[in-house]
Amino acid sequence: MASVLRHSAKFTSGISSSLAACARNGTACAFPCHAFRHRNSSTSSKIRVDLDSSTGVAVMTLQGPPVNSMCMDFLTDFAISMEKLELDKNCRGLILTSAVPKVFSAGLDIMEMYGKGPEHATVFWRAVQEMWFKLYSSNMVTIAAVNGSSPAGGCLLALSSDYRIMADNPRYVIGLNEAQVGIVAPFWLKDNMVQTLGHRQTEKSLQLAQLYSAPDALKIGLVDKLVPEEKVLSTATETMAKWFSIPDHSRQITKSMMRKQTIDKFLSNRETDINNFANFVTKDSIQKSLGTYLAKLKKKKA
Ligand SMILES: CC/C=C\C/C=C\CCCC/C=C/C(=O)SCCNC(=O)CCNC(=O)[C@H](O)C(C)(C)COP(=O)(O)OP(=O)(O)OC[C@H]1O[C@@H](n2cnc3c(N)ncnc32)[C@H](O)[C@@H]1OP(=O)(O)O
Repeated sequence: MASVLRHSAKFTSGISSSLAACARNGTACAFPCHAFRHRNSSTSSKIRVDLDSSTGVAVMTLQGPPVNSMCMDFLTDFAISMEKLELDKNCRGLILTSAVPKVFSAGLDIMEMYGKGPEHATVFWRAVQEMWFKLYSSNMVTIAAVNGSSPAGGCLLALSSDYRIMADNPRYVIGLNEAQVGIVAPFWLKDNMVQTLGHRQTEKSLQLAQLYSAPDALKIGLVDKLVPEEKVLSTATETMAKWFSIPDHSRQITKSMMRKQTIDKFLSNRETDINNFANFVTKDSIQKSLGTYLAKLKKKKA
């Protein structure tokens, strides 16, 4: 990551220190509290993180135009940012959003899977796993502020968060469309979707590679709330306050209890999953599918 967390706050006041203490202790605090803010910022080429220590909320903004695709740099920045936030006692909650107009994330960078050998596939897949694992198992309250289309890996970010708010725009789509690309969602992502949508809906969604418009995503429960685009981030902040009203320790234990089975299964099968991916994605037939899909994406523009 290009730069490190910078501490920009220069002062401490009675109010701000008690708010920061409030953030650390996990006790409820009324906000928005704009009065005295402690902000830490970190920027890499693909991701910007702004932590407001006075509220305990970090905003991670995906800023990799044109479509926030998840290349190796993106995945590395994401993992480092998550590690830092997880260790920061001032941070209780994370909001994920995008600075790229109309796109939350286009998912995995297909170029990282196309025309590459098994060694690259192994490293890349470990990084993809790590992104999901870090978010899915986070101690923080995680809210996806989905302000644009969010196919495949973009949907992964949303699904592994605790709560999903999406811009109310029928042109924005979200879902796991891997099968359309000629690839297959891994078991841990499938399990994550089953927990959110139930078995039957997941089976239909995955087999049909369905991308849902924002209103349809709300109908099936793939997102929790739709709001006008300009309110996505403010609604995420308001929602965070509600989640912060629960003591951290009991919410965290509850979260880990709910997610334990999926995490344990993932951890026990992690290496096999990496080998499967490397074998699968380097097959000629899969490379052909990826090539055809990429050509279609490019042709769309012409
Ligand atoms: C047993 C198990 C073993 C193996 C499992 C195997 C694989 C598992 C992987 C599962 C997990 C996740 C997978 C993925 O995420 S795959 C990626 C799927 N993503 C998509 O299908 C989205 C494709 N993109 C779009 O639909 C649109 O780009 C989008 C996001 C709606 C935005 O539209 P728009 O604003 O019009 O932008 P453009 O389409 O014009 O795109 C601009 C530019 O970006 C290129 N691009 C788009 N998406 C990707 C991508 N995902 N990777 C790489 N490049 C992408 C696009 O081609 C354009 O490029 P150009 O050069 O023409 O400017």
